[in-house]
Amino acid sequence: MFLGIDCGTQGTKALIVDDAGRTLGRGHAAHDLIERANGAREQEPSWWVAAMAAAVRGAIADAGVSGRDIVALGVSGQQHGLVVLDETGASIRPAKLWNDTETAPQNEALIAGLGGAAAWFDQLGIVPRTGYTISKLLWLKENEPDNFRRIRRILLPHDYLNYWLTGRAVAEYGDASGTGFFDIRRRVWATAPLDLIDGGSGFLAAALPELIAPDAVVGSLTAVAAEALGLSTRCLVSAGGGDNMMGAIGTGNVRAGVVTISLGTSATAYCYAEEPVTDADGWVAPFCSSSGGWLPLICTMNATNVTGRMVSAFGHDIGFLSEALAATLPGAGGLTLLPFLNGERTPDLPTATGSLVGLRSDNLTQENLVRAMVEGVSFGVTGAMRRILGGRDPDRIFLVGGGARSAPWRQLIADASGAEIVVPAGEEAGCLGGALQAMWAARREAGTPEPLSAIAERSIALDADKTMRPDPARRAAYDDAFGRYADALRRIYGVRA
Ligand SMILES: Nc1ncnc2c1ncn2[C@@H]1O[C@H](COP(=O)(O)OP(=O)(O)O)[C@@H](O)[C@H]1O
Ligand SMILES: O=C(CO)[C@@H](O)[C@H](O)COP(=O)(O)O
Repeated sequence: MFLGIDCGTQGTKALIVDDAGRTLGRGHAAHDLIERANGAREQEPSWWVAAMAAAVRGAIADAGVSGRDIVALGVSGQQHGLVVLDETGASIRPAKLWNDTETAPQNEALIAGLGGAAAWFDQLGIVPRTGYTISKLLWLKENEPDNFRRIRRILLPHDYLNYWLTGRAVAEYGDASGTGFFDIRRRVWATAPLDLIDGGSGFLAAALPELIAPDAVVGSLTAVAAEALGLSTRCLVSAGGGDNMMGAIGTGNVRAGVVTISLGTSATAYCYAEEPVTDADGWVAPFCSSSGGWLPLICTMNATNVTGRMVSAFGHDIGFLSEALAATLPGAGGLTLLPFLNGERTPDLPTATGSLVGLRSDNLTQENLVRAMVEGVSFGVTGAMRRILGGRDPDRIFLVGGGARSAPWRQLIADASGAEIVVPAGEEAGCLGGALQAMWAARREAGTPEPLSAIAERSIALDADKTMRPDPARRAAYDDAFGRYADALRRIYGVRA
């Protein structure tokens, strides 16, 4: 048996699968979030550890198996968060997260510091957006110099969990490619951006962990970790990766031609590529995959965090989202909502707020407002998706993340994109990706290597009941609603969709 763990923004999930990738059991535990009006979004790394232990124990109980029989595990984690450890290995402060927009001024200063976007692109193959790890380090130096001086180790969320599990601090290419101090073409740390922060003293470079290959084993569980999770100290830990990289593995997106959209706290769209992808406008994040290649990706900061918030502001539980979609027509009666409640990364509007356009006395209903929010979130990702596909429309999309549980939302994405929507059985693609990567690493370690593509091919099944086909009759209404969304974006923010 293999175990996948996914530390998302709202919670940690765990999934146990057998050798054929079939789901045996799942667990879940929610996270708190520190949110401040200035855009700060933070979590204590210790919360992730506690949630991981609860989710894994829940999955073991759900599967009715012995945790001691789990051979290997892989950890998927929200990208870009900054975990800083002191000389004792303790976390210095809460981690600033991928959706923290407080560091927008530091990001701007760093882009200018290296000579502008073109210089970044030349040197690293990537231009940092607010939310990437690098601006959090400059923020720490400027705002908490005592904490900055105590830094001895810099880790991403999933690397921190691997460190907690094994005692070994390492990083792998996929998640590292979202830091802003990694050369995405050559797959090595790039210290020039760190020099801008520490004056070239090498202080920050010395805190970077060793980079390992995606099919490497980090180590096995410490006695403390094995006890906390209910596993054996023989259990191996694979390299893991960013949640999108692991979602890619969990949807078989390890070869060209597969497209995945995740509706989690963020909405993302990504597809595997053999070569690094360039995008002069900077909408596409040209990340590495955690399977060997690259993973060009579009990420918007506002997805189920804002749809869930609107539903609860109206006093309902999440089931109301599907009810509202079912009770309304495409276009939300003429309402258009730009859902940038937490600033936005794609397009690059870190200090933006949400906007509602087209309100009339005949369309002011809770249901239309929820639909307008869901449409705004969906258009942000479906409208930008062509950029990762060289301008093409996909025929089929793997839909994952919490939002994929809503049948009317799946239908909306099918109708608005013109693609067939499929959902992997077991739902939790990030967890499944972790488990499959663990299988890949364990096979290599045992001297019986198997290509990841073959493991994915035989392990990923679709949940046929959740497939949605596009209805051409609704396409025109969505094209019209998207036109209004694009128009609002241009008029309010001067940005072309
Ligand atoms: N049936 C549903 N309909 C719509 N949204 C849902 C449904 N079930 C869950 N969600 C949304 O998914 C969110 C969790 O998504 P998830 O992918 O687990 O987020 P993350 O990985 O960022 O923690 C919930 O907070 C909720 O808003
Ligand atoms: O920043 C990104 C991708 O670049 C986000 O996708 C985070 O990785 C958070 O993921 P979820 O919590 O939405 O799964």
